[in-house]
Amino acid sequence: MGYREYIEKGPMPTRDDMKSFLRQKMNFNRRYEEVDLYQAAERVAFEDIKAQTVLPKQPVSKMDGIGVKFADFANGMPDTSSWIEGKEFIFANTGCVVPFEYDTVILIEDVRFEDGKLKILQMPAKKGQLIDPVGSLIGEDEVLVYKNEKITPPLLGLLASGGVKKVKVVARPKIVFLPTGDELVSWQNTDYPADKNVESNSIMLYGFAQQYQADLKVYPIVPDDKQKIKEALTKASCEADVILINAGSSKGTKDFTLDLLEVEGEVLVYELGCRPGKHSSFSVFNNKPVLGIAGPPNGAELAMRFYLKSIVDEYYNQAEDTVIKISAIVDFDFTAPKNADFCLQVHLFKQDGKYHAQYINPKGVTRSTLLHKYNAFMYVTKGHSLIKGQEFTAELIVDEKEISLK
Ligand SMILES: Nc1nc2c(c(=O)[nH]1)N[C@H]1C(S)=C(S)[C@@H](COP(=O)(O)OP(=O)(O)OC[C@H]3O[C@@H](n4cnc5c(N)ncnc54)[C@H](O)[C@@H]3O)O[C@H]1N2
Ligand code: MOO
Repeated sequence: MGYREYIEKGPMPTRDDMKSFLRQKMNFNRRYEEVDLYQAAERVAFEDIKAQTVLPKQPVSKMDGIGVKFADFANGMPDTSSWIEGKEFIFANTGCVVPFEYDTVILIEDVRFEDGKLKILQMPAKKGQLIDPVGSLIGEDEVLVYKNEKITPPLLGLLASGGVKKVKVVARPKIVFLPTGDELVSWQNTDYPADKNVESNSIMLYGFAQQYQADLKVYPIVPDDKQKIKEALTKASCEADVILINAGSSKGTKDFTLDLLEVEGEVLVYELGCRPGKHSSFSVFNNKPVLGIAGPPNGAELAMRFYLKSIVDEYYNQAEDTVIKISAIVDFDFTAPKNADFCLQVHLFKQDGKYHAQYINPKGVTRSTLLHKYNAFMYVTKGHSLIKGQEFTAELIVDEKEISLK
């Protein structure tokens, strides 16, 4: 008989508690790779990156004008009618070198040439005016990008100016995904029996891994067999920074994942106190973090959005992304269960200048309807009720500009 008595075990963290718990438990051995600047955009610096040169190497002009010698103005405005270009003055252009003997620049707007003779309208206020001295734009050994900083497009330009050609960036984390379940067939199969289910979470994960800058390896579907699951986990633990094990996490007759991890590793979180995605777990196997995610695609999606994202953010030493929160009028009644928070998937729309939210029950609509409708979450703590007409905070998963009229 496949009956398994359900026993509640361990802490059942809320969504935020799970996110911070995961961050605390990560102990990554981060690698680096050396890439050229074309490959460095949006990567995270592995170490401080210092300038290879000072800038400017010679003084340059801040503006278009003429370069002069400040000493010539010691007794007030000199008679410049006989001044010759290349002797008493030169033309200076923005960002271009001003030879050392010309120590000051006067704006071209403050200069006239009358019958070919130079006339200066405005005395230079001080020596060195409008000149960027040596090393004033990039100092000697100046840090251009700090360790753990994301390399943005402007920083790429700065690195190039500073003579940096290659940079050490944090190597992408390696995620190994273990789909489990006798009933599954790969989504790449074209012909399969009607009693099989399509393994689709791996390709969803592939999309998230791309967004999160992680490398993904998908293992062949593992049958519901403890020995086979153990073998797959052992192999994964040799090559992955993070292992994701999918399904087999609930109370079904073939849900072996946690039983096995309990014996062969250590299960720190068996399930969450938050739905959907309640059947997310966290274990350690051969010193590697194992995030267990629910089989049904909606629970799997939420686990990838929240918990995998936290793990990868921790790997890259990055803070959590800012979530845009807006207040919306709820157009439904809802009470969260007593034993778990509920992360409602809602459809936000605008009406009469206000935001409204409709609840989309993931178990009551097709997945396509859910994915095309839901554009925000409303996180309702256990036992808490939302009453139609009240305002409540929504966390957007799209740009605010994408929220349309009903
Ligand atoms: N008696 C109870 N039953 C269930 C509970 C519960 O609390 N009591 N929780 C439900 C919830 S919520 C979830 S979520 C699921 C968790 O299920 P598992 O993670 O154990 O997943 P399986 O039972 O193995 O499979 C469920 C479903 O998902 C499909 N699946 C699995 N892997 C994939 C994949 N890689 N790609 C696409 N689809 C996948 C699988 O074929 C099944 O259809 O338990 C509920 N039940
Ligand atoms: O864990 Mo299930 O994902 O609550 O839907």
